[in-house]
Amino acid sequence: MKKIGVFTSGGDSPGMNACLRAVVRGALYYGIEVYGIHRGYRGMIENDIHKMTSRDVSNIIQRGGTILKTARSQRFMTKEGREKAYQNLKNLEIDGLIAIGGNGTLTGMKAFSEEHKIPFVGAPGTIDNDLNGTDYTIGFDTAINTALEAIDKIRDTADSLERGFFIEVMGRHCGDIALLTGIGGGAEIVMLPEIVDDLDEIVESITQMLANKKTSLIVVVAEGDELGNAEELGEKVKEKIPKFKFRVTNLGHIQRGGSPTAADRVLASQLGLGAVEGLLSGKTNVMVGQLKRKLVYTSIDECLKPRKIDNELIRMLRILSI
Ligand SMILES: Nc1ncnc2c1ncn2[C@@H]1O[C@H](COP(=O)(O)OP(=O)(O)OP(=O)(O)O)[C@@H](O)[C@H]1O
Ligand SMILES: O=P(O)(O)OC[C@H]1O[C@](O)(CO)[C@@H](O)[C@@H]1O
Repeated sequence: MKKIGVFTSGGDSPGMNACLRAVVRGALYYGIEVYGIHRGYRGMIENDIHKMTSRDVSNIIQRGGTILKTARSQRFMTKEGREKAYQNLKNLEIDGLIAIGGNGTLTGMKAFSEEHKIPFVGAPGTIDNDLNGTDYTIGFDTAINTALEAIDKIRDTADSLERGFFIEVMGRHCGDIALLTGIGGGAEIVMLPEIVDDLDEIVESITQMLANKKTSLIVVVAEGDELGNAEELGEKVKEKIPKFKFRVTNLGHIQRGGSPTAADRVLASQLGLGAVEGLLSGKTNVMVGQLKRKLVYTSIDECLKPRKIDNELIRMLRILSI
């Protein structure tokens, strides 16, 4: 292998830059040329591909977002788009790829590699923590700490004005952000896409908590909860418990930005170098991850299977919120 391409794709996540830095410097260390593909699959199709030096990744380890930019590309979902992308890589003689992104990005690489024989290793760059094959994805730790800081602030108002808050966090299909921020923020209830909730039971437990002299409460709602988003849920609960004041806050994209935490910078650096070393040792169609502090490579098919929620954490939250 002589030339590899690297790109960031899907939503940005804090730590993508740290991962990119590790990929570029790791590859250069082994004497491999590195090409940065701008705006993910879009740049691969539009031939927005540039050779990188070690200096291109100076002073980025602490920066949120991604210097390569990122995008969601409809065209890559088509065979024609993927063919164009392949021709561009072929013209540059790129013979290996490192994809930093979430489950959509890895799904895209799976489709690509079924049609074009180019070795690749994925690195889990997403705040969602929705991939198997790694305990944590790059960006998740920063995202939950950002959300937690916001929840702590909202709690001040909830406490002073004696209100309930429905706080929406990100996670279309995965409730990990909601679960961990719920635990860390001392939430009374978390609502996750993986758990089928019953509105009457939620109303009943809130009523019980108020009877139990709670004067404020926090409900953390994952955006993909099957009963609806925080706005919809808040409206339904307000109707059923009119004597208590509820407010709704959607934390939105602040969760995706900002300087990565120490944990994310270290994880991103390990996985970036691990991706390069995996690719050079002949691994392909795998994602590099970390399980119980060990670097591991897991097949893309396995990584894309639905991730199970930690029921033990849910049990704990319920006990501790009475
Ligand atoms: N089935 C597919 N076939 C081909 N390409 C795909 C497929 N699914 C996703 N992709 C490509 O991967 C890109 C990124 O996927 P997506 O927008 O779902 O983000 P992601 O990688 O899951 O990141 P995040 O977790 O931050 O949302 C898509 O815009 C598309 O170009
Ligand atoms: O930036 P967009 O396209 O609104 O994406 C939002 C989605 O991206 C994610 O944040 C992942 O990056 C999801 O949790 C969320 O649903």
